[in-house]
Amino acid sequence: MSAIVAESMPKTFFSIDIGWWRSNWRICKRIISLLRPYWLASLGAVISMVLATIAALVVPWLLAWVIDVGIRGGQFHSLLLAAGAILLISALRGLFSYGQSYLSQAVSYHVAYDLRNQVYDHLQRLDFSFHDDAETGQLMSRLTVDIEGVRNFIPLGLLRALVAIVTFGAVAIILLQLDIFLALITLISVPLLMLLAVQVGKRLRPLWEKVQQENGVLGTIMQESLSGMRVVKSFAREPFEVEKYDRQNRKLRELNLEAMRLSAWNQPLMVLVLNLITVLLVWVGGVAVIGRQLSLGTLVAVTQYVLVLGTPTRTLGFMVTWFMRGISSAARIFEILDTSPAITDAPGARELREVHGHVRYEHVSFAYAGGQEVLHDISIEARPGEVIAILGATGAGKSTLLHLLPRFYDVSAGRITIDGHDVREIALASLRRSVGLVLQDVFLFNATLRENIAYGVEEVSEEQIIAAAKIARIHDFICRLPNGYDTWVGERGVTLSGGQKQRIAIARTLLLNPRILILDDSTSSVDMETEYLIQQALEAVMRGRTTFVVASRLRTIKHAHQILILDRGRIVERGTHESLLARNGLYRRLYDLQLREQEEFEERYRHQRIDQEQRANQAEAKRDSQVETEKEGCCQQRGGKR
Ligand SMILES: Nc1ncnc2c1ncn2[C@@H]1O[C@H](COP(=O)(O)OP(=O)(O)OP(=O)(O)O)[C@@H](O)[C@H]1O
Repeated sequence: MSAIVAESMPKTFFSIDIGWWRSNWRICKRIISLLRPYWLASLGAVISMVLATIAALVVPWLLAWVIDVGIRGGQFHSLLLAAGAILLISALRGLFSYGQSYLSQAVSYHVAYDLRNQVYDHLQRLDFSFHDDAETGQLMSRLTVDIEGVRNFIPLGLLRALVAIVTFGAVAIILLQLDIFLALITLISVPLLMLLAVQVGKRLRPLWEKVQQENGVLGTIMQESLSGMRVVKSFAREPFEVEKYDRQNRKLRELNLEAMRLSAWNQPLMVLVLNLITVLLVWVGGVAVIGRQLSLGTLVAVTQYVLVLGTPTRTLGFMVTWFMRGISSAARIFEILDTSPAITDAPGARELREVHGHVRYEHVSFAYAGGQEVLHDISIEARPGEVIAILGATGAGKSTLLHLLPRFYDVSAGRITIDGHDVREIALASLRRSVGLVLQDVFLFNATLRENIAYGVEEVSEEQIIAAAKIARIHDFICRLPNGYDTWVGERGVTLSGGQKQRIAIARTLLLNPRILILDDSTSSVDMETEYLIQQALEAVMRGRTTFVVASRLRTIKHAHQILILDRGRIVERGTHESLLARNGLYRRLYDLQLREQEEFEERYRHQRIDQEQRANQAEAKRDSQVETEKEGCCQQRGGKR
């Protein structure tokens, strides 16, 4: 006997854990409710299963009849009749078994399809705080392995449990009709089998939950090392990653083996119980037949019925495994579905139609879930079309401040308004359509450049895409590519440089045409030519829009209507470039440290460019005058000839 089963039995064999039953029953009911749209097919599967069971039960009855009436009575035609009936019933049984198997599998695939869509849809609606904590590998494992667990639960867990219940119920009724004493002996097996199933089930559920959890961890390790392959390779950490993966893989293998050992013992134990009952029956029944208290036909029928119980008993072991696996998978899936997004549309939320772009932060404070306050009493007023530049040390709260405007998170205190409406009273979709974002860490999808630029808008013409790309100064680059706008950018845009990705993101935002813009233009070390193009693109995108920009480019800062200096979550200085320089405070220090050099460098680059342009112009003028002289000479020669 398995060490695990043996150890557990004396302690918990007879314990009744109401909570465990309740929790399983609740999840089971919820999985069954997923069958509602497919009730007809589900009913078909159950009816087929009942008919297949009835067909299986008729055969022993026919055998008893043919022995007692046909063979003992010497009626040859009864033998033929019984043989024909057994053949017909076997064929029907095959047909019903096919129906049961096909319909239950079909329903399970429909349920898995629905569940996958439901979970994916829900994940899209869950807010940033959920995704901050969630691990991608775990989510992927719930969307794949766990959904497969629930799918298998239907034909292999639920239906098999029904087969077992129906078969045992029907056999019990028939046996009670045939012989009460033998029936009671047979039915001793029921509580024994149930106890075995419950005990193994109790140990299997937490084990499967652990398997699923560790599967998610394995997924996370894989996803992290594959998406961070550049970091892995640049630090030559391949052996470390291989070892980390192998360790987790081994842990998962051990857990799977433990679950399998437990399941594998379950089936032979159950069959053993049934075999012991059969031996007891043959012995007690045999004595009764010899003593002429029982007909031989009845004894054969009873033993045949016990054999009929063999199939559901054998599958009962696997059924418990699939049942518990399905329950633990469903628990993990329902956990996601039961997480309600904290940021949703308020009842009667308004649509933003004509947006002017007047944004106000009124005494805003904010703390991440369970964390300390990272923004304290922030007040900002941005009139339509103004540019607000935000500067501050790393970790000062610049990005957090900007993420509150499109409601990635809700403020802890105070409020943010757009044209006088609290952002919490605006319909989320319309709010996010009005606030465009260009982040420094640009995310591009594994699609063509055209699809990436048009990502935010539903119907857009080729001309509009090209116009946006031209303003974002990326059109010429795209035209030089062999496949132009049809170029595939690869996962997360790996085929493009940082500057190119940023300009694609600017084109994408331009196409969305939001009245309010958030730019995270923090640091991007690009060559001066790209810098020049990005600067032009940024100026184009900011024109006429209320813009909040985390800036590190002096030109952007100089042109801002207001500059806010953020220090540890507080605005410590505000004003224009000149007024802040004159104040000789934190801005002055930041300027001296980071921006002055940039200004001098830009100045040198500007002079260089002017020199280059002048030289190019002079060369062109010289070329033009030479051409003119040659033309004149040519004309004079022709005139002379004439
Ligand atoms: N999702 C999050 N959950 C919890 N804390 C966070 C989260 N994001 C940021 N923080 C914390 O909030 C504070 C402000 O972070 P934020 O990213 O806004 O700073 P920042 O000024 O934009 O920095 P940087 O210039 O480096 O991007 C930091 O202390 C940071 O650790």
